[in-house]
Amino acid sequence: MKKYDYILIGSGPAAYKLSNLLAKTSRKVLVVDGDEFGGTCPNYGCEPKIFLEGATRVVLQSQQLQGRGIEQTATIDWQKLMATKLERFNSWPEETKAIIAKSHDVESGYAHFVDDNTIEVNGHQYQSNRIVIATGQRPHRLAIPGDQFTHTSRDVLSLPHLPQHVTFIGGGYVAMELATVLGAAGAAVTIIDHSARPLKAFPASKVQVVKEAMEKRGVEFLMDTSVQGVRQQDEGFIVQTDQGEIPTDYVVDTSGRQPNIDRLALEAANIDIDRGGIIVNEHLQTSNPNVYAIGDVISRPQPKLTPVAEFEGEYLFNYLEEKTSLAIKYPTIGTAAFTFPEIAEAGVKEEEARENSQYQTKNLNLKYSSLAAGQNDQTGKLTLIFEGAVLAGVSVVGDHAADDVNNFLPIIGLKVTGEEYRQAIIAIYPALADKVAGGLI
Ligand SMILES: Cc1cc2nc3c(=O)[nH]c(=O)nc-3n(C[C@H](O)[C@H](O)[C@H](O)COP(=O)(O)OP(=O)(O)OC[C@H]3O[C@@H](n4cnc5c(N)ncnc54)[C@H](O)[C@@H]3O)c2cc1C
Ligand SMILES: NC(=O)c1ccc[n+]([C@@H]2O[C@H](COP(=O)([O-])OP(=O)(O)OC[C@H]3O[C@@H](n4cnc5c(N)ncnc54)[C@H](O)[C@@H]3O)[C@@H](O)[C@H]2O)c1
Repeated sequence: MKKYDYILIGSGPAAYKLSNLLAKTSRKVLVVDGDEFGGTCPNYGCEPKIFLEGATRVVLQSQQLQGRGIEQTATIDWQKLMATKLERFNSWPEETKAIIAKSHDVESGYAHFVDDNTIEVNGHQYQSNRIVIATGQRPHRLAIPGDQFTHTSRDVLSLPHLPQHVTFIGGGYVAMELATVLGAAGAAVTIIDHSARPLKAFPASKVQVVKEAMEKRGVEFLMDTSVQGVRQQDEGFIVQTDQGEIPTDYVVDTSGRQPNIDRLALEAANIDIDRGGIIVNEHLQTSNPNVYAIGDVISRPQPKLTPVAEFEGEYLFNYLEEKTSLAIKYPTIGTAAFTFPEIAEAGVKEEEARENSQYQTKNLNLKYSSLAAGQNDQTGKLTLIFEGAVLAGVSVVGDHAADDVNNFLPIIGLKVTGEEYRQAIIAIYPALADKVAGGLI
């Protein structure tokens, strides 16, 4: 049986980061993936999503400026857009695998545990005292009658033809972003959610701004609505809900994501789990001392995002290579939904600040800036949450909310006061970063 210093199960952002760092050492490493090397983010997640968002933004901005000097709005040719997407992304899994293979052994196939420190892939067994599970998450599939007719975000990101009408079941990040893309490309869109509002992770008042902007563009929201099933009819499908029937051409199950743990035979290695995924301690070690877990597959309160997965990969490298013995400590994490307008936040949340007198909140309207006025962005709202003189949280809705929040992150993360910031930095004017200094006055 082959023995390794490290075995990494998965090759997404978490494992890829760790494998890159291990490539600089003389460690003997095996990297295993059962699907496309590189994982969700570059192949069927963030990257193709943001690539499509590039064309989406041009369409929606041109619509927003119609009658204000822009007379012809842009339109999307979906098949051509998809062809350019394939041209960019098709070769990535093989290229990623080849990059990893320059430094490590690689194996294409699904891994499962045989005992405490042994895994099996394609009938071959491998042993290590440092096995790292980085198997990520996959779309949750609702068990409803007609679930065989539903699709996933992965299907949408490679959709060959644009359907006339698309229905999303679930109104979280994935649905809201993909609905923005498909809507801009010309599809009619309905979003159904069994709760009262979409994008529950973000502040209600700012989500309302995004929802209203999408409704104005024709997106239909059915909130507090339960889906009972999907049935096929002559042309297309019927989504059956407790509020009535919705005829549609394409149904996407966006009801959430679930950890990829079922193929791993975790019981053979005594690895504990809960509803959120694999349970780890403050060193990302599982209940089995030979096994660690990083990335989306672990059960933790932090959001499941690419930079968080990479941060854990880097932490684990430093811990196992004895560069630190400290517990993992997560820094300030920024998060955004790439809708139009976008919504983004970091640090202390608006709801928490409202309930806690140690925080002071400042609200600013961004639509008066020439930058927003020139783009006819009427939606911009910025909320800053201070703890004394220090910025503790930020949330933004507006066409550039993700960049806006990124501009505030160093101030929150490094605990810089407004006065210190103004003494140290003169930002480029009148660009996005200028809002930072303005907000801190
Ligand atoms: C549509 C969409 C859009 C997103 N947009 C963003 C965004 O804008 N910004 C952001 O930060 N995050 C975004 N995310 C989340 C981001 O993709 C994940 O947080 C990130 O990919 C997690 O990395 P990971 O390495 O933990 O897991 P993954 O990237 O999921 O990789 C896990 C890998 O493990 C493999 N695997 C699973 N089981 C086994 C097994 N038994 N044996 C071998 N291999 C196995 C899988 O095939 C996969 O390749 C998005 C996700 C989706 C779905
Ligand atoms: N821009 C980004 O950073 C980005 C983009 C996409 C995904 N992600 C990551 O992926 C994670 C998962 O996103 P997601 O959108 O798949 O899940 P989510 O948890 O954000 O949203 C799922 C939605 O489905 C609804 N739902 C669940 N069951 C339902 C049912 N039976 N009927 C109707 N509605 C139902 C929920 O109420 C919720 O609103 C995010 O939390 C995030 O970590 C990040």
